[in-house]
Amino acid sequence: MPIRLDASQPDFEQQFLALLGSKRESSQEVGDIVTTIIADVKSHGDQAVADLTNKFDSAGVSPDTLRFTPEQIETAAARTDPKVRAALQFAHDRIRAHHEKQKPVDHIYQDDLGVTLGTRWSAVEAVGIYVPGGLASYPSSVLMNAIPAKVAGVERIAMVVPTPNGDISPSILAAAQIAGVSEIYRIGGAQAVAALAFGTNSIARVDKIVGPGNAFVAAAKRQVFGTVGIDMIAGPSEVLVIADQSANPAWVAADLIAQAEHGGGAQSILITTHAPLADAVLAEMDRQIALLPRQTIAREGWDDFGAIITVPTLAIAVKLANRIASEHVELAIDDPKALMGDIRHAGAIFLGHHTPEAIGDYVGGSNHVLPTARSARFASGLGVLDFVKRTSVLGCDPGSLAALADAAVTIAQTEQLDGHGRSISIRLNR
Ligand SMILES: NC(=O)c1ccc[n+]([C@@H]2O[C@H](COP(=O)([O-])OP(=O)(O)OC[C@H]3O[C@@H](n4cnc5c(N)ncnc54)[C@H](O)[C@@H]3O)[C@@H](O)[C@H]2O)c1
Ligand SMILES: N[C@H](CO)Cc1c[nH]c[nH+]1
Ligand SMILES: [Zn+2]
Repeated sequence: MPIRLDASQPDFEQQFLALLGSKRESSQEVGDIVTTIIADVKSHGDQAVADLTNKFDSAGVSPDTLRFTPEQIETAAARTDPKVRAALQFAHDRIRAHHEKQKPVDHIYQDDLGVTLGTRWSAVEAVGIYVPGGLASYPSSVLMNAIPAKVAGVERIAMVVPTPNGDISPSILAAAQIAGVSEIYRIGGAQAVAALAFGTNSIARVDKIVGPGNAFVAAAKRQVFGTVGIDMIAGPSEVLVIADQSANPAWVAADLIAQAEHGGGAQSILITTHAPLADAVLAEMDRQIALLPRQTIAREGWDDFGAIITVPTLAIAVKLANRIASEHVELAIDDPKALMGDIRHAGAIFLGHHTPEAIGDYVGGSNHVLPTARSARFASGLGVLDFVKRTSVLGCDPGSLAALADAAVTIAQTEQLDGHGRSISIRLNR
């Protein structure tokens, strides 16, 4: 059973803090395992990657079969059901159109002293995209990772995806083809992150690693940060539904189950101002989980990390939501636009009864790689800006240099860096 909390009870704050502190993503144990894996890959390269891949995924790989050949990609992708391919193409086109609008533009101008100032954007050269594949297969995550990189102009995209028991869904390779990704490795987990970060004989290192994954992937990304860039921590998925009396309990239950279905530490929380809805949603959860063909994943996710919180007002619901800073916040209320501005900390917001989170997972157009584990308080979802860097541009002529020189030389003297000061004054014959 999920935990039930009532914000009007005296022990609520303590219980709420326990919910916030629940260890869903990174534990010391996971961190230690990942440290060992990374060290192994750094020392033994492809052989370690192959051994670890066989240990965790039973993938049957060897150091020289880590990469899919063009023929393997072509053959597998060709087996994709045409209906699936068309749906992926539809999703691709919508995601691409939305991300095209995120492209930053260079800005160069001259200020009132005649100084040229500007910001120039350039793409990261080589990125690794992590496509999760342990418990489920995510062709949608191929698109969500690759499209913003393509729009940004990234030259090299290396994709990693685990292949449990040596199997890969053809739709993963079809999605890669649609997105224009051809460098694909059948590896996952911390060993894949380490191979991308440090490079091996067969996998050239990248500059940045992006993409979602389980606790091992999230911990590995944390540990290689600095050697390479990372996008954010996009770990086990989360949904927070804020619902009032206008919500449909069957729809809310379905949305909570959808996220719990990700398993492995996924979190589904309902906050409602309407106590009868809480009971109705619980009953619906039981009914709907029993109908699922793969009910165990959703049930475990729900039992371990589900919570229903009743609150007296929507204002309190918003306060709690901002403290939880969930990956996804659904506003299943009468007037979602009125509340939207108050939700400051969320990876993505879904407006109203007819916007299930799953539509954003696939075809809405926005990105589904989003910050989890409260990192939405400081991080954003994946987008074009994750694949570009800003370089500032500065230019003076004799007149504008003269206008800036006195203040600059004064600050140089204060810092006792005479060489700095001289490099300015020498140009002005001072
Ligand atoms: N936040 C997002 O944007 C987003 C999007 C999609 C999926 N997700 C999340 O991604 C996750 C996918 O997880 P997954 O497990 O299905 O696939 P995954 O690819 O993330 O993890 C599988 C890998 O984990 C490693 N692993 C498993 N058990 C291990 C162990 N005991 N020791 C060391 N390594 C081990 C293996 O190397 C395996 O290849 C889910 O938690 C899901 O919620 C998040
Ligand atoms: N809800 C996940 C995290 O945003 C993404 C996903 C992919 N496929 C299904 N769901
Ligand atoms: Zn999902």
